[in-house]
Amino acid sequence: MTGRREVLPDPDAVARAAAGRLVAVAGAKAGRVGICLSGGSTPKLLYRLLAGPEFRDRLPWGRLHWFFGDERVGDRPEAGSNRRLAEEAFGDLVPDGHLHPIPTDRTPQACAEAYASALQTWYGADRLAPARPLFDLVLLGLGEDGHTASLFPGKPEAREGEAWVVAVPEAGLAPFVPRVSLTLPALAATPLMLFLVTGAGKRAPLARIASGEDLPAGHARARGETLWLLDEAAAG
Ligand SMILES: O=C1O[C@H](COP(=O)(O)O)[C@@H](O)[C@H](O)[C@H]1O
Repeated sequence: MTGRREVLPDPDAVARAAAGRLVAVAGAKAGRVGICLSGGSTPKLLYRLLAGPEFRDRLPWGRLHWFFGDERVGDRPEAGSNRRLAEEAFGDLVPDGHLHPIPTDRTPQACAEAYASALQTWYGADRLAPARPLFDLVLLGLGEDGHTASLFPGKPEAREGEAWVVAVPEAGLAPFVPRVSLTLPALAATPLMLFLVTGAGKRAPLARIASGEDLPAGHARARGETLWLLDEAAAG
């Protein structure tokens, strides 16, 4: 595992620590701020906290732009949608045009290409300059199998070194839902990467990463700071 670990008492404290870092990132920069969101269940608490009375007014919503690290593709609402998770939590705090969802209405490959093109328009170039980040903050989660975003162990997408976005035709998890994911180089293009990891189910993948096993989440690192926010249940 690269980066620093911070162990906090519970999921609420993890969400609160992440919210504090997000407020600091947004406050330290003039102009637009790009934040790449994770999916799954762990970030729900954070999103609710950001939109709630404690943090809502501390964020410059008019300057924030929200991107996504991964998404499930196709017309399967029961499969979960990272876009919907953010929309439901943030509601109309997000101005029109500031939520940048991964397209889900085409083949996975076409969705990946469309999102790569949207990111390149946002960035203003189709190559990442080492000194210029793509995002100001990247949030990530850890799957129980060691995946992060939709980069799964043993799959070629986790080794992609050039493209910013990839189609993930076989997610490696049941039920099978094709996905689109940012790659490790795109996720790395940030001064701050925050992993949010809570619950006892994450102990095993954390231990496997710590022992040096080749798992995608263990290879995700920012060009700047990588911080793993763990609750006590996950840290063990
Ligand atoms: O499948 C996914 O899971 C990981 C971890 O999810 P969690 O529910 O265990 O928090 C998440 O980071 C990723 O975005 C999501 O697609």
